[in-house]
Amino acid sequence: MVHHPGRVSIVGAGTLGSTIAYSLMLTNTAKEILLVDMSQNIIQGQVLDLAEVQSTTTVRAGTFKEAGQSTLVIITADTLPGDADTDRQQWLKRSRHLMLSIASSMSPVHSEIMILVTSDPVDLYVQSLQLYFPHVSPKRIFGLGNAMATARFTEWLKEMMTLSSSSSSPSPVVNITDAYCVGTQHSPVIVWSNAEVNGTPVSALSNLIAQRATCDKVVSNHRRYLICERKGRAWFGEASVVTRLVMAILKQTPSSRTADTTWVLSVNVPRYECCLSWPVAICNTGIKNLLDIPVSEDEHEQILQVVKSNMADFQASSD
Ligand SMILES: NC(=O)c1ccc[n+]([C@@H]2O[C@H](COP(=O)([O-])OP(=O)(O)OC[C@H]3O[C@@H](n4cnc5c(N)ncnc54)[C@H](O)[C@@H]3O)[C@@H](O)[C@H]2O)c1
Repeated sequence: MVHHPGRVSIVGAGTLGSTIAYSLMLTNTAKEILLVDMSQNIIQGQVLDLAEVQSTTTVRAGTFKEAGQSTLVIITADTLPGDADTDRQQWLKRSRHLMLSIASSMSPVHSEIMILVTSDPVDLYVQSLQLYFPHVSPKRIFGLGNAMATARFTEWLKEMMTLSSSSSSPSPVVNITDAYCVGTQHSPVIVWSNAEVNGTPVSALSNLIAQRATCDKVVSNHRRYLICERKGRAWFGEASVVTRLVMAILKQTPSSRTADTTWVLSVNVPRYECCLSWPVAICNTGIKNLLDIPVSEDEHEQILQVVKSNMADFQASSD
């Protein structure tokens, strides 16, 4: 089967998809970018616009079949705006149907493809695609998940530690390790028990623990709601995280080891037999391995709630 190294296809050339394409072009990350969408008008407009970006990456309209022969497919397709369902089950069914129709249109895909999903409901999409393509390793099919929530958690810890240091001292060095936000975007579970600041467990820093409620708000989708209230959708933050992730995956050699190898992505977590956001090490073939992080009893209970809800969503989408 034909396979095109260096080709990144973006299925869904709307706001998020085109912003990712723009950002990938500025960083010359891919050899070629194919835009695939149901709307020919959108594709043609986006291709004409993006072709003006100075980059070594070429951009053109592509077909679903061509996408199936890429190194990496990024799925940002969504149902049309304004087509909101009042019933959640109806929305889940419609979403699963959308993903399976995209999978079927791309088929046959080669076994070394990587698929990154950014559309919601991300865990349901990842699980559906993994089942649809049994010949592709589940380590090659993953979703953006809580990468942004984790970045917000880390930034918040840094900010809090900087604020609590003496104002007369120069900016202190704050080294955050193992700070993760697992679960789902809508129900993030902050793993406090694992995080460390300059080698000290966060759970031992009372000034941080006292601010947990504030942290929950910062990490949650609160900011996205604020943006959406004002301009409909949020895309710059997500597009920049996707670009960083794609750069980290495509530019890695088997032996390279950078600080950007650990991500919190939507993956199948065997421990919970379910897809959810979990810390993983990435490599140039997708997920290298899942991190075996310890969680407290309370965090475990919260994760079980997420698992229960994700399993119910999966069931409801196929009923
Ligand atoms: N993971 C995140 O953090 C994050 C952030 C922002 C947006 N999103 C999600 O990304 C998705 C896209 O957001 P957007 O703002 O770009 O939406 P958008 O409406 O601007 O774009 C969606 C595009 O998908 C296309 N599309 C619909 N069905 C298709 C199909 N079957 N095949 C190919 N293309 C199809 C539409 O024509 C449209 O161009 C949404 O689900 C949104 O919730 C996720």
